[in-house]
Amino acid sequence: MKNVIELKNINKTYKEFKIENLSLNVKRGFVTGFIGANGAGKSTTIKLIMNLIKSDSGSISVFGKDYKSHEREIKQKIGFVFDENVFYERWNLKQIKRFISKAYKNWHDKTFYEYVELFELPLNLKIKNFSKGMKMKASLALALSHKAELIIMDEPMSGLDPVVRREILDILYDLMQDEQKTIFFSSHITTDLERIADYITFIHKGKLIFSEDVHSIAENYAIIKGETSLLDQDVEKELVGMRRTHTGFEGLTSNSQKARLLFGDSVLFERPSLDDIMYFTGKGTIHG
Ligand SMILES: Nc1ncnc2c1ncn2[C@@H]1O[C@H](COP(=O)(O)OP(=O)(O)OP(=O)(O)O)[C@@H](O)[C@H]1O
Repeated sequence: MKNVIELKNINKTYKEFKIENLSLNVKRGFVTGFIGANGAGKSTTIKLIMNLIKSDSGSISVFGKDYKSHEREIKQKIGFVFDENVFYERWNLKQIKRFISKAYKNWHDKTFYEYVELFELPLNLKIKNFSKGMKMKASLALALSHKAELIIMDEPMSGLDPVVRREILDILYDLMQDEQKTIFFSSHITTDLERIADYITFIHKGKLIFSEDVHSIAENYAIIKGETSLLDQDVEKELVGMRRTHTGFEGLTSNSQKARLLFGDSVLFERPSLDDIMYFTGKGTIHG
C-alpha cells in the first residue's frame, strides 16, 4: 500500500465555508506538510481524516480501510496531536497517561517517560497549570508512545519556542528512519516544513492547489522580478499572483520552464519559499 491516507472527492459544507471536491493522497514512509492560510480548511480536513466529523460526500480511507468497519483498527495505528486542548484540565499528566495508555494495544511506558524527561514535563501538576508549550509537548509525548505508524498533527509547533521546535523536528526525523512510518502535519511555520517535509499539500479556500514532492515544487515554481514595461495581459496570465513594486513587478509562476522561455534574460528568477507560494496564490493578480 503506497498511500496511507486517500481522500477522494470530499465535500463538506458549513454555512460560510466549504471543502470542495478535495482529493489527496499521503504517501507511506514520508513527511507531508499541510499548508494553507488561516481558514483554508486544514483543521477541517484533519478532522475529516480522523473521522471526528463526517463529509457530505466522497470517500476517505486510512491504511487502505474505511472508518465504517475499521475505526478501532485504524485509530490504534495513529498518533494524533491536536492544536486545541483535548485533556481533562483537572488531571495531571500521570492520570492522563494512565487513561490513554489503556486505549492502545502497543502502549510503551518507557518511551513515554523518555519523552517526559526530554521535554522536562511535570507529572503531578494539573494540566490547567501547564503553559501552552507544555500542553503541546504533553500531547506529543502521548501521541508518540504507542508505536503509531501514522502521526497526524494539527499545528504541533504552535506556541513552541525555536529550541523546542528544533528538538521536535529532530525527534520526527529520527522516527522517519523507520521507513514504514508516515507523518502528516499542518503548520504555519513553513521554515519547519522546509527542513523536514518530503511532500507539501497546499489548500486554499477549501480547494487543493497542489500536493507534490518538494523537488517538483522547487522545479515548477519561481519568483519573477522585472520591469513594469514587460507587463501585458499575456504575461500576467502566466503569473499565479503578482504585485507591483516601485521599480517594477514581482510575481509567481507555477511553470518556470515556460516562463524562462517567455522572459529569457529580461527578468530575474528566484526560488520561492513556501511563504512566497502561499502569499502569491492568495493574492492572485490583483494589482497591489
Ligand atoms: N463547525 C463549524 N461550523 C461552521 N463553520 C466552521 C466549523 N468548523 C470550521 N468552520 C469554518 O471553516 C473554515 C475553515 O476552518 P479550519 O479551522 O478548517 O481552517 P484552518 O485552515 O485550519 O485555519 P487556521 O490556520 O486559522 O487554523 C473557517 O471559515 C471556519 O470558520
